[in-house]
Amino acid sequence: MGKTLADYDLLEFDIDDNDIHDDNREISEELSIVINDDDIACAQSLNIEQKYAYDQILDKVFSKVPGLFFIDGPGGSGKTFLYKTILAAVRSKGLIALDTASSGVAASILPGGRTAHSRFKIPLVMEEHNTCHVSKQSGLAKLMKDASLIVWDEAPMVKKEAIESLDKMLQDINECDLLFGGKVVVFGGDFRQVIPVVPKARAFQKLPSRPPFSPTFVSHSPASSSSIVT
Ligand SMILES: Nc1ncnc2c1ncn2[C@@H]1O[C@H](COP(=O)(O)OP(=O)(O)OP(=O)(O)O)[C@@H](O)[C@H]1O
Repeated sequence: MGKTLADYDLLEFDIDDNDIHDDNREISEELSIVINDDDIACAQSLNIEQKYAYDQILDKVFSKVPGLFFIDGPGGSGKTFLYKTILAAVRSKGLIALDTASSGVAASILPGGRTAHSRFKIPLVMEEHNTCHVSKQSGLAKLMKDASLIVWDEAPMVKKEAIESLDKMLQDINECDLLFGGKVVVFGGDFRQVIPVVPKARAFQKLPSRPPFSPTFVSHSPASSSSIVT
């Protein structure tokens, strides 16, 4: 029979970084992300559609106006290139830009990237009305409050409840009932690359589980949100 954890002389602390009330740790980690000069320079080589998205998003960020965007484009159309350029522009002004993706692989190619589930403490098993595990007094909540931009790549890969839980959490910690607590949030991805997979579901049950069918997207105010196709 194999050994168990109790057989090893491990420390008995159960550390959850959401419990550490050190406001500065999460924020200083984000502010220490190295900004690549090449990513800043990429602003000069954006194509027309990328430049349009870049200008629209940065306008909202720098004027501190709420904004919700979806960057849609087929594989290889330059979505990641655009995110990197936007993130570098925001971070170069000393602002916090949280960079996430649905999969670890996509997160690992973005500077300072984390999976959305890890960054926002989204429950792995999502059910309706689930919320992110972020305490309002935590350092992580402070980081979310201070963030000027949130990017979530490969958003079509997750169930709509995951995105709704981020919306609820941001509204709660920002004490603001605007979508995503009034933050500038950029979702991106390619629905053409993602086949909705819902175990044992019939065809008509699959699509409604995807983000575009979430009331969060369907009921948005046109004045505060946009969709951009690259
Ligand atoms: N404006 C641009 N100028 C120069 N190179 C670009 C530009 N836009 C994209 N590229 C290059 O095109 C390639 C594909 O771009 P990118 O990886 O951003 O696509 P993507 O839409 O994220 O693809 P996927 O959905 O498969 O992840 C990359 O090598 C990227 O550097």
